[in-house]
Formats: sequence, C-alpha cells, structure tokens
Amino acid sequence: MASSSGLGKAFKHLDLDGHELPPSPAPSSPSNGRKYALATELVYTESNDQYNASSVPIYQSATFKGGPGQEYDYTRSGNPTRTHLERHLAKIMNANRALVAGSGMGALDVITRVLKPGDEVVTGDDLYGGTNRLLTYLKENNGIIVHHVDTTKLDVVKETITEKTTMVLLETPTNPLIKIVDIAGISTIAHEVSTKIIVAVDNTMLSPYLQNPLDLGADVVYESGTKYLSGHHDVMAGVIGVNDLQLADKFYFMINSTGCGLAPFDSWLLLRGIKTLAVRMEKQQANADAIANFLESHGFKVRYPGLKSHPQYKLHWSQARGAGAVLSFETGSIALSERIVESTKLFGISVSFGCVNSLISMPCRMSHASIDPAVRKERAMPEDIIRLCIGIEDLDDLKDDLSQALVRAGAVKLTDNGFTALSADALEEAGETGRTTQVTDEP
Ligand SMILES: Cc1ncc(COP(=O)(O)O)c(C=O)c1O
Ligand SMILES: N[C@@H](CCSC[C@H](N)C(=O)O)C(=O)O
Repeated sequence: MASSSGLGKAFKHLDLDGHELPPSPAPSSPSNGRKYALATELVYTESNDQYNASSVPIYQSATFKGGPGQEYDYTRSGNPTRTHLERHLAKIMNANRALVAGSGMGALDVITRVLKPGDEVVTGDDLYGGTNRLLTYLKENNGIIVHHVDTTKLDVVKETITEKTTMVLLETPTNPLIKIVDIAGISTIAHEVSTKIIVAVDNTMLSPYLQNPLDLGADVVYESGTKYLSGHHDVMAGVIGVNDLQLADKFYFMINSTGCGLAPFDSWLLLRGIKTLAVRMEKQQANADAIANFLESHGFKVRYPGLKSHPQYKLHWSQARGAGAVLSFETGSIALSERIVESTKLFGISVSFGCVNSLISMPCRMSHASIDPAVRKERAMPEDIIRLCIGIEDLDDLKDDLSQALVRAGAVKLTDNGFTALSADALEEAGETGRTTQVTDEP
C-alpha cells in the first residue's frame, strides 16, 4: 500500500489489467515547483524529517511498521529517501513525476516494458551499446519491431513513423558520434501521427542542467544517473521524468513489480551529487570546450557540439544550454588510437562519463563493444574513434597529458610552436609503424 510518490497518501497500485489506477501525486505548479534558478534549486532539498536534518536521512530500512494504510510498508514499493530524490528530480527535470531505478538500463527497461508484441519502435543508428543490446533483445525475443534510422534526418524519421509506431527513442547528443537530434521536430512529427506515440529521450549526455526534453515536446526523459547527476563514479542509478501521470503510474508499477527501484543509500548519494551538478558541469564543459579547440587547432577532426564546426551546432544550441563534457575524435588508425589511449597518464582508461575525473576510451572496444562489429560497420561507426570525457582537473594538466600521449603515440610532431597533427598519410604510416617522434619520459 505504499507509494513511491510518497509524502502524500497511500494508494492502490495499478494492476496488470489496468484496474484500480492509483491517484497520482498532484502535478506541481506550472513551473513544477521551482522558485529559483536551476543552480539554486539543485542545492535545496527540503527535508521534512522530525529533527530538521540538513541532509536528507538515509532510511536504511526494508520494512516499515504500522499495517495497512500507512505511507510506506516495504522499500521495494517506496522509501522516504527515494521519494525525496524523486520529488527533487521532478523539479529539476521539469516533470510532473520522476522515478528512480537501479541503473540507466534499469530505467530503460521500465520504459520499454510498456511495449507489446507487434509494437514498433523508431530509434537512432548511433545509440549507446547497452541501449542497442536491450532493443535487440526485445526484437529477437518479445516480438517488438525496431527500426534503426538516422534520426538526424527529419524526413527519414517521418517516413518511418506510422500508426503502428508506439515509441520513438532518441539520444542527443548521441554517444559516441555526438550527432544532434531535433527533439521538438521529431516530437511534433510523432504526435501528428498519433498523440499516443511515446517519444522518449535519453538525456544522459547533457543532464537536466543543460537540456530538458520534456519542455521540447518529449513524453518521457530518462538518463543514467551514474553519469553527471551523481558525478563521482561511485553510484549506479537511472532516472525517469514524465508528465503524463497515468504513464508514470505504469512505470511505478513496473518498478515495484520488478524490484528495480533505487536503494536508499544510492538515492542519498544521488541527492548529494545533484547539489554540485551546476559547478561540476560548468567546470567540466569549460575544460571540454578548451580541449576540443586545442585538438581541432592541431588538425584533428573533433566531434563536440561546442565547436562552431559541428555540422549541427545551431540545432544543438536551439535545444540545449551547453555542450556537455564528452567529445570524440578519430586518428585514422586503430593501432594509433590504441597507443594514444594507452599513453595517457591522467586520463583514466575507462567506460562511463560525466564525472569529476577525466576518462579516455575506444568505444568500439569498450562501451559499444556489445554492438555486432558488422552492425557497427553498417552504421559507419569508426573503429578508431577515441572518446574523451572531461572532468574538473586543472586544464593545463589535462592538455599536457594529452600532448605527451599524442607525441608518445606518434600522432603529432613537435614544432617550435607546440605540436601539429600529422598529415593523413603520415598518420596512416604512424598507425602502421609506430612512433615517429622521439620523446622523453617527461615531455
Ligand atoms: C547514453 C547512455 N544511456 C544509458 C546508459 C545506461 O546507464 P547505466 O550504465 O547507468 O545503466 C549509458 C551508459 O551506461 C549511456 O551512455
Ligand atoms: N560493460 C558495460 C559497458 C558499460 S558502458 C558505460 C557508459 N554508458 C559509456 O558509454 O561509457 C556493458 O556491457 O554495458
């Protein structure tokens, strides 16, 4: 009888046949309860515990005493720390209701459980590897028809969405090719075909600090809280924001039924991380912008929406307030990319992004390795692509580390003015033969 929407009344849960729809929590005010600027709202979570604790308490309890009618009975169904987080998230995601799951993939699993055999999903051809894996599973085992198309092309999306479409699943910027997808444009196209089509947007690459898909016409926003929201590589979490309260009830039903709700301690960690989201993001994207320019000025083809050279620069800035801190670039050679990645000292070789420390990876070997190599080829995913996820470190330290790695790997040559990327031919040769420039251990 407990509700994860919480601090309100107990309600009956929706059953699988759709009976007994629970009363949803009242939608917040038009500004979704926001009184202050987002950076301020991120910091303030009103704790209503009996001791006026400044930090929301962790209710590390599986059960709650009292019997029927009480607010909480069992943490799988609802927990005060989780409720607190969900209310806070609803405010910052501009959603009528937010829900939290044990990971970003857990959140997507909850969302896609509304799909039935025969339903059609229209989605992108540059998707996070785990998302691609789940959709492939649903296609092969649950009778869901999945269309992967270039979602940067509105005409292609328009041709693919039909009355049979029940969900449109978008990522923007995409991971790792950093393509931009027109959220408002696609939402309009989908809803013109049917208002029942659920447009769901993965907002992991920017966080609610920089982009609010619900304000652009999407029906559902979700993201991996493992990234920017938590920000320290120490918690796995997934968040969902939705305006339609009946849809929210369905998602809540799934979270309660499958037991994938976020644990109290992880909810607390996420609440703590969110307080510093604005400062982390500002610093991370300032660093990322400088590094993107630094690599571009030395001749690399860099993918980053903060660069004017990004082919969809205008579209990105029409729907987002910043460029985030993930960028990618190619070298022309897998071997050369491997040497660069392995030559960094400060950049950790790791999957994930959005956290305080900088990371470097080769997506085709790591985060996107679960995509069949033939499919990667079909979708023109460059095998040599390097992804940089920028943290809050000192910018000069980051640049120095990248410079020494590029030199050590033979991707650049040293000149009096610093270093210059090699020509395509020289890079190709460097990729095959190895280092072209003598370097000392401490450049
Ligand atoms: C864009 C994107 N969406 C979703 C996920 C899934 O999140 P999680 O790892 O928290 O399950 C990830 C990364 O894992 C991601 O990069
Ligand atoms: N082994 C994991 C890989 C996680 S990738 C995490 C993150 N989304 C990223 O893009 O780096 C898996 O198979 O899911």
